[in-house]
Amino acid sequence: MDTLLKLDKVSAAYGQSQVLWDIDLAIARGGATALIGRNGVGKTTLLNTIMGVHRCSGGAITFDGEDVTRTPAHGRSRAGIGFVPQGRHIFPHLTVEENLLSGLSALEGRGRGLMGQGIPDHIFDLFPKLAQIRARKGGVLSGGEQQQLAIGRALCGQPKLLLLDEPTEGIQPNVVQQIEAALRRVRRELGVTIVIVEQYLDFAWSFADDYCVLLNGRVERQGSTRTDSAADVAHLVNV
Ligand SMILES: Nc1ncnc2c1ncn2[C@@H]1O[C@H](COP(=O)(O)OP(=O)(O)OP(=O)(O)O)[C@@H](O)[C@H]1O
Repeated sequence: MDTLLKLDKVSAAYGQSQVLWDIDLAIARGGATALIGRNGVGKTTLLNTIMGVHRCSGGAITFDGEDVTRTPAHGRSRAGIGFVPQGRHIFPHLTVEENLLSGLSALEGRGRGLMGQGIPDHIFDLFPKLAQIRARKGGVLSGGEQQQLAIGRALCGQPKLLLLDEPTEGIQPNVVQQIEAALRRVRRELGVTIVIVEQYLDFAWSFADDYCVLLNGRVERQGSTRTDSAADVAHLVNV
């Protein structure tokens, strides 16, 4: 397997309270992996730890052949990890276009002139709505529009790996379908590897190749969605 991201015995804590134990995970280049599990099992903490916004208290993280365990978040972003955090973290007072431009900062130091090229055309091709509302302030957008903007902003940094924390949360079903279709294109056309925290098992199973179930801060089960049945893990997620 051509491994893009590897976690070896990663642990994480909030102060004295440990929430992740010995997480081993290998993500194949070009693949899509769903992180699933009930509320509070550590999914968001794991994504934050991979991104470097939360420091791991033990273990090692290797990305694209480099040890990034001690690399701060902005360094990981420049190395090619894109992040769509829970709650989206859109800049409310900046326009859609300015929010997208802020995503170009991940390109700093990654090749002359990359940042100067502005917002890549494929962002508006993937999310045509963003082109229509490009002058609107981030704070007045609907949840679905904000989610598309957060994904578009992360893609402006031309990531090799995209981390998405519950992109379907609180979004109406027709917009969920649009986001799912766009993410399929991101994989197929841009070759971006995806790790997605997803509460809907159906979505996780139809979208991802692999799954990893967390339970109480540990990997309870992992495997392929192509060979294992969603019914076998349903008791480990919220119903
Ligand atoms: N900033 C924090 N300080 C202290 N404890 C925290 C903090 N953030 C999360 N926790 C705790 O860490 C554990 C894991 O939380 P986390 O948000 O990673 O889980 P999750 O699986 O993403 O949950 P959800 O599905 O509800 O988002 C929980 O017990 C939570 O209460």
